[in-house]
Amino acid sequence: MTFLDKILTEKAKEVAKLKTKTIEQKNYSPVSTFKSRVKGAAHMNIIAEIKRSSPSKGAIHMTVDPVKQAKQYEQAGAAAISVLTDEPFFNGSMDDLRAVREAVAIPILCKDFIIDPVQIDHAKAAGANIILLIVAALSKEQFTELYNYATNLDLEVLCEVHNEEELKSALEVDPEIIGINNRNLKTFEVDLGTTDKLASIITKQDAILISESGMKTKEDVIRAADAGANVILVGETLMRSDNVNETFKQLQIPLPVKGAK
Ligand SMILES: O=P(O)(O)OC[C@@H](O)[C@@H](O)c1c[nH]c2ccccc12
Repeated sequence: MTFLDKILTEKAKEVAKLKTKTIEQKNYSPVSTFKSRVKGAAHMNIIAEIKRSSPSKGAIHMTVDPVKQAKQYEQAGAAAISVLTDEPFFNGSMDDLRAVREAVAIPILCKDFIIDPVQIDHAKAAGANIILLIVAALSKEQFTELYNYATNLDLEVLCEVHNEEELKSALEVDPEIIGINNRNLKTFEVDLGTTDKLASIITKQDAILISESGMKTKEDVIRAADAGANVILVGETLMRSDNVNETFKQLQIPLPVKGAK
């Protein structure tokens, strides 16, 4: 059984519980879309993540105040904030997301293992603007159903892939936002070459291409940009940084002008 299987077994239990809960829908002030924030940006866009711990790294920053952290990310120029809401494996929560929603005016990505529409309802009610769909965690039918469900609710969808087969499945819905995860969720191995390899297959000109996981240095970001990524998703490096502004400055490299290559 891979770790991903373990997580998905837990998620199925969580979904059963969520279905018994009533959803409190609050009205939040509208925020600009993630797409509009990153299109045409001259510098690498950053989705900055709130991540206390992970199954592969253990504790990263257990005592973090998500609101303070999110405000720092916003001030430093984040394109969006990713909030891990999974509790059993990442020590996050939907309460974290709600708290961050009250504190910032930029898009929020609900980072979880979504397998059922009810999770999308809860994410939306908590104030999320973007949801994650992990292609490796879903059948084709599930993926398509959840993708349509979320877009009908005016949520943006980050379609996450790790290999060519997953990428091909994802491309079938003609997604606007594609995330290439450099970390294999089954083995936790990180290989920045994953972005190089998969980005070269994507021909869609206006897709938003995100390189996810393992970004530590300016050189890592230059490599992702060279591959064609216009967004990076960064968790650990920002969570461990004692100067978020400085770390942002290092990672926000100028983007190559489109068509120059
Ligand atoms: O902490 P890192 O290596 O910067 O990674 C961030 C993010 O990409 C990672 O948390 C992530 C990417 N896809 C996921 C799916 C589920 C949970 C976590 C993730």
